[in-house]
Amino acid sequence: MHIFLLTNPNPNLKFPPSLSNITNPARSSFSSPIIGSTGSPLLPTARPISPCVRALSSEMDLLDDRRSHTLMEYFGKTGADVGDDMAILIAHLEYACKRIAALVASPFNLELGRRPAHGEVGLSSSGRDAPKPLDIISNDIILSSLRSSGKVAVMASEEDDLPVWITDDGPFVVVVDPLDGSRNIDVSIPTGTIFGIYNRLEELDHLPIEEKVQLNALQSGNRLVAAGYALYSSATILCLSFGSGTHAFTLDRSTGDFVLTHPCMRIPPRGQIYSVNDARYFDWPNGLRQYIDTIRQGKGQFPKKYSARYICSLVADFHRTLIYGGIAMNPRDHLRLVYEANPLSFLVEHAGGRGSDGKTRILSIQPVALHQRLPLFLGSLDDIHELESYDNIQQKVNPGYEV
Ligand SMILES: O=P(O)(O)OC[C@H]1O[C@](O)(COP(=O)(O)O)[C@@H](O)[C@@H]1O
Repeated sequence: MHIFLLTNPNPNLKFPPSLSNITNPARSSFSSPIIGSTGSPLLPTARPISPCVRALSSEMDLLDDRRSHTLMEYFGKTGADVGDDMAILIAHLEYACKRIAALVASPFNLELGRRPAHGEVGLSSSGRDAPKPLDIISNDIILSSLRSSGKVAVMASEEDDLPVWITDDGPFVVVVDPLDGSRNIDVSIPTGTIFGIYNRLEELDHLPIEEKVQLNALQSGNRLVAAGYALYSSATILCLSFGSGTHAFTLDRSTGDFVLTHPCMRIPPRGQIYSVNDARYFDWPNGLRQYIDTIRQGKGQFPKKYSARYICSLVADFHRTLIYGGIAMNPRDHLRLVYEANPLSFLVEHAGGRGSDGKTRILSIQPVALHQRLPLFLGSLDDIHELESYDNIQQKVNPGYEV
């Protein structure tokens, strides 16, 4: 078994950065000897920017010079004032996502995407799915980045039964699904990393570690201070919100920088796309069937026939929904409140949309178990409100499906 690209490609370079070189921590990791580390001659500094940018003021003033801006530049000057601790944490997460992006795209890691022939199958005692080697390696990459950030007290991962206590004085708690959609990895369908960031609950510092890790990780989505996802697709996208707008950055593979490409994203109030695994139609409750039948025929509140798109990779389905509008849904108890539903709801709400379990706003649900699963509906405000008006949309029949 070959495992390539798990280590820093250039061992002389220290990653991720300390605050002193945070201006552009990742540039040199991807610099090529031909292009050099200060930028690519193939890429002019003046790039086209979205027309919406011109309408943005204050926070987006940094775009006025029509230069592309990296994530770290965005944290500086006129960009998001997230504080040094958060900037350092994001720099480490950014680096972890780049490592995972390289890992999932590597021709030498194909067998890591397969389930072990004699390994764990089905669900673990905590209700987690059996992981693939790539899930475990991605988890290790994230953990090692969070450890070296020095900024994280607790990491709770979809891949671990229990949260990990990292450092006593880390100001943050990170919840993460390291590699969502890994069931698709054999066939090169997009995958993603989802994360949410909370403040450490200092009032719990006196408790034994076993108690405070759980309680810190079980904070309600209302308390998120930041969230994000990385999409590993034809482009690698890092989408972030710190509570004022949702912004997406695209990886420039020639320099290793995430460049701000989608500032202040706004999900359209209506889309014309629904995204669901509709092979489950006959296990759906009546309300959900009626809703889908209605919008397919163009007989809903929005008098257009909706189209279906379903990649079966949550980050990819969510990313499309954020940009085009509509609804991405999984109506059965399958996706996790802590690692998936809360961070994505935070991102969609800060883009003007809504995250719902079909009845209740996701961010207001108090988690009671780390690996708690629930129905999830994410998308355009008007579409979600229309869907919620159908009483019975949560799929309670959940036999578990083979594929
Ligand atoms: O089987 P379903 O109900 O279509 O669920 C598919 C969903 O499950 C996921 O694959 C996540 O589940 P896993 O963590 O088991 O991969 C999502 O990416 C996808 O949206």
